[in-house]
Order: sequence, then C-alpha cells, then structure tokens
Amino acid sequence: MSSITSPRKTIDITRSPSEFDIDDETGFMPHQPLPKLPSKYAIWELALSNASEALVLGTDDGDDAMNKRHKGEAWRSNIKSWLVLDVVDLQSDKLLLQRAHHVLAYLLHYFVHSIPSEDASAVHVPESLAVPLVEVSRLLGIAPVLTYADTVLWNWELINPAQQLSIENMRVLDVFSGTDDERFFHSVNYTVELRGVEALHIIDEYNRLPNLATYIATSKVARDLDRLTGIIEDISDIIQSVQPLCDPHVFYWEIRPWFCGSDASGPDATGWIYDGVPDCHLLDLSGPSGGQSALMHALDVFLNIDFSLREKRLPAPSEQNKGGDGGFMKRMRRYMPGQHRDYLLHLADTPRSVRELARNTPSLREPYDAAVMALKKLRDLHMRIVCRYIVNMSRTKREIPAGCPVSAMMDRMDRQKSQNSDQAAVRGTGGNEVSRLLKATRDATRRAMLKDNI
Ligand code: HEM
Repeated sequence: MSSITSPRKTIDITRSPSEFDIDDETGFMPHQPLPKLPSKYAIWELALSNASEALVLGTDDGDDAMNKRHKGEAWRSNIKSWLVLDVVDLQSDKLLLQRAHHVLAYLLHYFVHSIPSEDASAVHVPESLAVPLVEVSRLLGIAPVLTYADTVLWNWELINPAQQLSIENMRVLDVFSGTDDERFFHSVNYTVELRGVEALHIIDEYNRLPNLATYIATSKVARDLDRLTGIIEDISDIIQSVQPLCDPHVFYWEIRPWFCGSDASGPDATGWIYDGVPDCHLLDLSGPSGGQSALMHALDVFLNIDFSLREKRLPAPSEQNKGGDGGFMKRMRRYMPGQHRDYLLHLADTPRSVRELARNTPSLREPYDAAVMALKKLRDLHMRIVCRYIVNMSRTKREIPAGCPVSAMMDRMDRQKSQNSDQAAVRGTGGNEVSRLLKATRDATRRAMLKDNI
C-alpha cells in the first residue's frame, strides 16, 4: 500500500472548519451581517456614514469635486481632533472587532485618498485612526489596512432581515464612489465566496475519509473532483458576470484609486506614516485584492498548486515566470483574518495530498486534471478581465467636463502622463507588476496537471 493511501494518514480530524471561523453555510463570511459598534464608538460609525457624501478623490479636480473640497477638509480635521479610543470594550467579541476593522479601514482609505493630490507630501494617518486600527488588527491577526475581508466578507447586509440569507436578499454596505458599479464589483466577490462553500465541504469530507484505499473511497473522490470542477466553472461564470454591470472606466478611475495601499506606486514610494504607532514602516499596508480570498487559496492548497516553484513540474517555467509569483500569494495571507490563515496552514499540513492520490490511482487522474484545468481556465479568464479593467484603462484618461476652464491644461498633463505610463509596468496590490504575476499564477496552476508529469 502506498503511503498516500495509508488509513492512518488523515488530517487531524478533531479540528473542524468551524474552529477556524468558517461557517457551514457562509464559509469565510460571517453567518449574519456584522452588528454596529457600541455607543462608545459612535463617532467612528458616524464619520463613516457621512464620508461618501463629504469626500471625493484627492485626484479629482472636476468642478463638483473642487466645490466639495471644504467638506473633506472639515471631515479630516474632525478625525484629527478625536481622542484615541481604546478597544477594550470590543476585544471579547470577534464580530465587533471585525466591524471595528471594517469601519476604521474604510475611514483610513477615505482619509488618505481624499487629501488633495497637490497637498500629498508624506501621508500622516492620525493617531485617532492608526492606533485603534493597529490594535484591532493585532487582535484579529489581520493587516491594519483595507482588506478583502473589509470590502467583501464583512461588507454586506440583508435587504429583509426577517428572511433567510441568500444572494437575492443581500446588498453591499459601503462603497467609496457611491456608484452601483462598485456595489456590483463587491457583490460578485461575495457571490464567489458563497458558491465556494460547497468546495470547502468537499475538501473537509476528503480529509475525513477513513480509508482512501477502498473502491468506495476512490469513487467518492472521483465524484467530488467532478463536483469541484463544476464549482470552479461556476466561479468563472460569476467572475465573468462582472462585465456588464461594472464599467471598466468607472472601475479604473473612480473605484480602484480608493483601494490603493501605501505601496501602490511601487516599492520605492513613500509609505504612509501611522502616527502614534512605533515601527510603522514594518506594517503590511498594501490594499485589498482578490488574492486575499481564503477560498481561492483553499482551492490552490487542495489541488496542490505550487506558486513558489518548489517542486519540479512540467512544462518548465518560462524565462518570464521563473521567479514564480514572487511570494505574492504567501504575502496576501497576511491580509486574511488570522483564523482563516491558520485554516490554510492546517490544510497544507495534510499528509494525504489529492494530487498524490490521483497520481497513484489511474481512475482519478482525469478528474483531478479536469479540476486543475478548470482553475487554469478561471485564471485565463481573470487575466482577460484584468486586461480590460486595468491594463487597457491605464492608457485612457479621466473625462473632464467639456468647457471646463482647466481642461486644456489637464489634457496636456494627461497626455504626458499616458506617454510615461506606456513605459511603466501596470501595478497591482503591493505595487507588483500585474501581468507578470497573473501569468505566473496561471502557469503554476497548469503545471499541476498530471498528464505531463507522470
Ligand atoms: C473586475 C474584476 C476584477 C479585477 C479588475 C481584478 C483585478 C486583479 C488584479 C489586478 C490582481 C493582481 C494582484 C493584485 O493586484 O491584487 C488580481 C489578483 C487576484 N484576483 Fe482579481 N480581479 C477581479 C475580480 C476577481 C474576482 C471576482 C476574484 C474572486 C475571488 C478574484 C480573485 C483574484 C485572485 C485569487 C488573485 C490572485 C492572483 C491569482 O490567483 O491568479 N478577482 N485581481
């Protein structure tokens, strides 16, 4: 009997997904919308509810935005004047800590990105935001910045609280741009998360099979791999559905700038300074990314995708993707809630890799390869979307109302900017080069297929 089929080699089944804050029905999302913060923290909640009305992007110099700038000034001054609140009243309740992270991280990005660009010397985040955000993040084991958890996992409410949770009965809570495009963008992500819950069950059931060496077990694994392929294909369709309702131009110019983190312009950019936080240059301050979805990581771990090219697999890496993903996926885990990160470590610890099982069991090779191929196709599709929403849009310019007195000057500046950006790499979360990264993750996925590796 090969070691992979040994009955003793099971994951520690005493640890169920619920121990890692994974819900049976909603997966990595909480079972219910998060509660509002207690009255002691009402100023945080109030500032968030006023933010979208008061604030515009600091890079926006259209007439409407210029007329609103004084409101933004007042909103930011108010935050600077706050006392630094301690978070002791929150620390025993995880849902309140999550809500506090969501509120403070949104306030942080509103604060930083509404500063008029001509004033943008070093960005100082006031103590009243920085200190509690860092403390709450420490308690949750998550980065002290806007993350995928804030924009997706914790960013929804029920339309009718008396009815059950379903996609139709959910809506997005907070959007920076006030556009339906942004709402739709986040709702696509939480639809992916909910569709993925079945995959988490498949993974859990696989790890609980008492003995993989039986015909019954092998048949179940084959069926479940087929189901997994169907789930990954559905996730691709959901990602694809972003296209008609989230306009690429709106996404690139009105939504995405709010998400940028401290290092969005590349590793040499001046980072944000968190006042009152010692050694703040050591904090993880890239913005949110789909790369922080623990669901997507769980699929990768289960199927044994090797992003760091530790294993010798074929086809051999091209010159361009020799460096693998440059540690991106590993880094993105630091932006997940700590318990979800622990779950991924726990999964990776299993001594019964499904890839090894399929390698040693001819009837499982095709179903395994089909699941990997579906994930590779998902990444192909995702790359096309990124190309449409980011790479192509980086060559466009923000529209300026016709007849605006400064439009001629802006046109000139934009022309210069786009000439420069033709030469510069398009950057994503953490200032990484987007195209190179996505090709590396797509090719690493393809390399897991057994058909070329037996
Ligand atoms: C308009 C839609 C989307 C755009 C423009 C977009 C953009 C990007 C970009 C630029 C990256 C590169 C890394 C980074 O900068 O963060 C990325 C990575 C990633 N995105 Fe998306 N994304 C979109 C939708 C989604 C959706 C719906 C998911 C599903 C959860 C997703 C999952 C991922 C994952 C897992 C990565 C890490 C790289 C990889 O696994 O290949 N994205 N995305």
